[in-house]
Parts: sequence; structure tokens; C-alpha cells
Amino acid sequence: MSNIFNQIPLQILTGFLGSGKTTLLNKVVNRPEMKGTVLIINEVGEIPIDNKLISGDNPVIVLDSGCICCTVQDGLVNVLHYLIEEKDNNPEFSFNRVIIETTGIADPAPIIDLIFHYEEILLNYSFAGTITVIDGVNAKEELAKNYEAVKQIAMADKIIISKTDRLSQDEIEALKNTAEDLNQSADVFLSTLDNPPMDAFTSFDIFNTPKDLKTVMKWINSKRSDYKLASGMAPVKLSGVMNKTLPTHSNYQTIALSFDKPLNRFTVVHAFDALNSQFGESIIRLKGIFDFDEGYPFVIHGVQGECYPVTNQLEWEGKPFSQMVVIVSPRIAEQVEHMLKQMIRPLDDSE
Ligand SMILES: Nc1nc2c(ncn2[C@@H]2O[C@H](COP(=O)(O)OP(=O)(O)OP(=O)(O)O)[C@@H](O)[C@H]2O)c(=O)[nH]1
Repeated sequence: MSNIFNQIPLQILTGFLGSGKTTLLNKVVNRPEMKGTVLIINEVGEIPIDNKLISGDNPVIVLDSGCICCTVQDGLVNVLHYLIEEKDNNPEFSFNRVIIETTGIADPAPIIDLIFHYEEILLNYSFAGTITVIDGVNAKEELAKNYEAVKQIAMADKIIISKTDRLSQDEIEALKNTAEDLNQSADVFLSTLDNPPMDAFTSFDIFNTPKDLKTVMKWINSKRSDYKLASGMAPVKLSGVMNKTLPTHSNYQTIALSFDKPLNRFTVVHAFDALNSQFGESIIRLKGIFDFDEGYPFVIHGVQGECYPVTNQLEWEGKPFSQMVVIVSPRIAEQVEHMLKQMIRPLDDSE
């Protein structure tokens, strides 16, 4: 068991769907100063993809049986407990920091609440703050529609504005102002694909609780009426670790597809183009790893109806595969799934 002097710092990394959390983590965790970091990644959808996009030696643990802020709190407690046990009993395992990457639709409040109220976590870990990634390109629309995106910013100790390589100086200033409107106490950092703000991850004082604990507590008990953006979340009752009222998410549906044969690249690109032009921003998030039989995996991302260029230079580990997750509003889910199944064809398709 640990004491106050060797409590492990625990950071939460949050930010709306597609804002750039995994990309940032991938850049950040392989730096020497982050050695010994354990990543706990929570994903929506039955098929976890993000863990396959993180390279390097740091242990990555996936929590994929639901969203960490409502259904997998027990899972998080178990993982944190397991890590301490391993550290105490296995001389070959040590770690000095944990970063929890939430799903893009997570409300950080219940996770922070859990950290502060679960005795075993408090004994061994020290909460080192919430880092929220704001999507530099899509934040305006997201904040107008999604309550989670607003709350993620309001709860932050540090805010990272991503994708600033695609923004003008005026746009960056406007986003800084938005961030400040929602949260005056957080430090704001800027990020590009090549230049992740390391300070946001490395500068914290583990002997202090985050500076705006009061704000955190206010948020934990808050109702939507305080904020005029986006729609509210309906409260639900949970059993398990936290037997209290917690929010559910805005309305999203996840479509997860796997394919066991190499795919025809053009049919995939064509299907995504068709989805984005027909449904636009209702395709909230799309991501996939694809086997086009070219010897290495292709990674395709889409955020709010726009597809991004392939960015990850990965290699296959084991047998090639194709898996994708699409997050959409429920009213179009059936149609989207049908289109994808119709349009995406295997390479050897003779039709
Ligand atoms: N131009 C640019 N693109 C970025 C930047 N950060 C992320 N992206 C792109 O944005 C897309 C989504 O990034 P991810 O890191 O997967 O986003 P995420 O927040 O982990 O997404 P979820 O897992 O859905 O919550 C990818 O295509 C990234 O390459 C950036 O700083 N600049």
C-alpha cells in the first residue's frame, strides 16, 4: 500500500469525440519524461480502436464495456486496484503515473467524484487534474449541440485547443475566449500534430488538490440551467460503486463493423464520402483501421461529417483486420449501417 509520499498521480484526459485525445497521447507518452505512465483508455462501441493507435512501451489498459462516467465505474476501480497490487507484488512492474482517457461523450464529474470518494483510490492515488481537449476545428458546433462538450471544458484544470495548425490567429483567440467564458481557472495550451503541449501533462503538484475543487463540486451538483448551451442530460439511478443520481448522455448510437477479408479501398472511401455528404454533421464520429491488402494498416478518421487524411503510420501486429466504429444520431443509425454494409466490398468481390 502507498502513503502520501508515494501516491501515484492520476490525470483525466477528456474532450469531445474526435477532438484529438488519442493523437495527443500518442505524441506525449513516448517522451522520456512520461516513462512509467499507465494509460487507461475508455471507449464507446463494442470494438476498441484507440488502443491500437497508441504506440510505444507504456502499458495500455482498455475499458470497453461501457462509458466510464456511468456504467464502468467498477471497472475503473478494479483496474486501479489491480495496478497497485501488481506494483506491490511484481518486482518487474512499476509505474509512476496514470492517465485515464475518457470517451468523447464522458461527463468527467462522476469520474472525479469517484476518485475523491473511493477510499482505496484516495490512499494510493493523488488526483492530478483534468485535461480537456477542445477540438479547434469543430468546437463551435459541438458546444452548441452537446452538453458533454460544455461540461468537459467547465471541469478542466487545463485546456488544450487542438488542431491549431488549421486555425487562423483570430479563430484561436475566439476559442480561447470561449474556453474562458466556460472556465476561468484553467490554463489554456495550444496544440498541433507536431507540437503537443508537454507542460499540460507534466506540470502538476500532487500535494495539492486541483485548484478549482469548489468549481468541481459545483459542477458535480450542477443542473443544466446554469449553462445555456446544448441540451440537458436526463438523470438516471445507478447501483454499484456510486448509488446516486448521475447523468446519462445526449442521444448517440454506435455502429461497430468488422470485416474478415481485405477490403476494396475505393468502396470504403466512397462509402464514407456518401455518408458525409448525405448526413453531414449527424455523422458525429467515424474511425476505423482497414486492411486494404497493402502490407500495412490504413487509419481513417472522420469528425462531424468531415474525413481527415490518414495520419497514423502503423504496422500490423498479428493478422490484418478491418474494424470501424461510427457514432451517429439514432434517427439515422439504421440507414447508415445499411449503407455501409451495402457499399463496402471485399477486394476479391466479383459483383
Ligand atoms: N490537423 C490536425 N489534426 C489533428 C490534430 N489532433 C488530432 N487531429 C486529427 O483528428 C482526428 C481525430 O483525432 P483522435 O486523436 O482520434 O481524436 P479522439 O479525441 O481520440 O477521438 P475519440 O476517440 O472519438 O474521442 C484524427 O484524424 C487526427 O489526426 C491536430 O492537432 N491537427
